[in-house]
Amino acid sequence: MSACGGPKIKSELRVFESADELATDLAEYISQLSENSVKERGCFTIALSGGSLISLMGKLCEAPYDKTVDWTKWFVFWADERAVAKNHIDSNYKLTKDLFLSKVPILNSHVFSINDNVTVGDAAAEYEFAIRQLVKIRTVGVSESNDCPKFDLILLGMGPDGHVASLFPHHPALELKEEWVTYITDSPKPPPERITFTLPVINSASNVAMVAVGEEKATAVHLATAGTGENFDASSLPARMVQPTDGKLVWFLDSTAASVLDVSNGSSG
Ligand SMILES: O=C(O)[C@H](O)[C@@H](O)[C@H](O)[C@H](O)COP(=O)(O)O
Repeated sequence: MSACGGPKIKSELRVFESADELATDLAEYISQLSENSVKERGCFTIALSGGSLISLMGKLCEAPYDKTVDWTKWFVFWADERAVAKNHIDSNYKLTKDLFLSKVPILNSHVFSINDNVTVGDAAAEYEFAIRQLVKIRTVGVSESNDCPKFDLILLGMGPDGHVASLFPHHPALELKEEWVTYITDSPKPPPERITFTLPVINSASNVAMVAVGEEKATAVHLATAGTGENFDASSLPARMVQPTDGKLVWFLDSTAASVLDVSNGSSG
């Protein structure tokens, strides 16, 4: 319990002078997790978000990682995706393909994007079904505590309002307990229609990395990582609800995003 009563979230905070230094460490972090997962399970399952996160992963496409990562063992998913055509400028698939997938030899059959020819509700249902098939054959691990899929790594960005994936403040999607993938049609961040992992899936991951850069994230970072009063309404800040059940949470922050962190917040391992 933190001094002011609210639960203190166990997480590691990594603060970097610049986005470039953050990107260097993020690439090494992902490469290490990939190596460990491939050694232990023969594959590496990673779920991505959208936004600046994808460019911050860019160093993975460069030496030494382009030649040292066992890319054929990677299975790529999206923790959230916009319900637009996959060649649309707003598509997280397009963003990831342009900046990452087109630069590393991940097998197309190992990339699981949404069906962009159906309604957002059907896309969410189909996405969940595809993940269930992969859990059944153990390509995607399963959580011991709640039969949720256990991704090796879920990479999240965070909005200035503390949203993660497409889970926004006070949204009913934050309460879902059974669904693995849901959809929203009222995203405050355009475009309005999106699919998203639910919190049980995010919190079942072996590793979650939250990547936040820029002054506009500083308040949300502080609120998400600090202990707060008993009556703090966590649903006002979804990033605070990311508390892996038995996984590890690591924050990757540049100095501006970390600029209002309490000293006591330091990395708690
Ligand atoms: O599809 C989305 O919009 C994202 O998944 C969203 O959750 C994003 O990660 C945050 O909004 C942070 O975006 P920035 O890092 O670009 O601010």
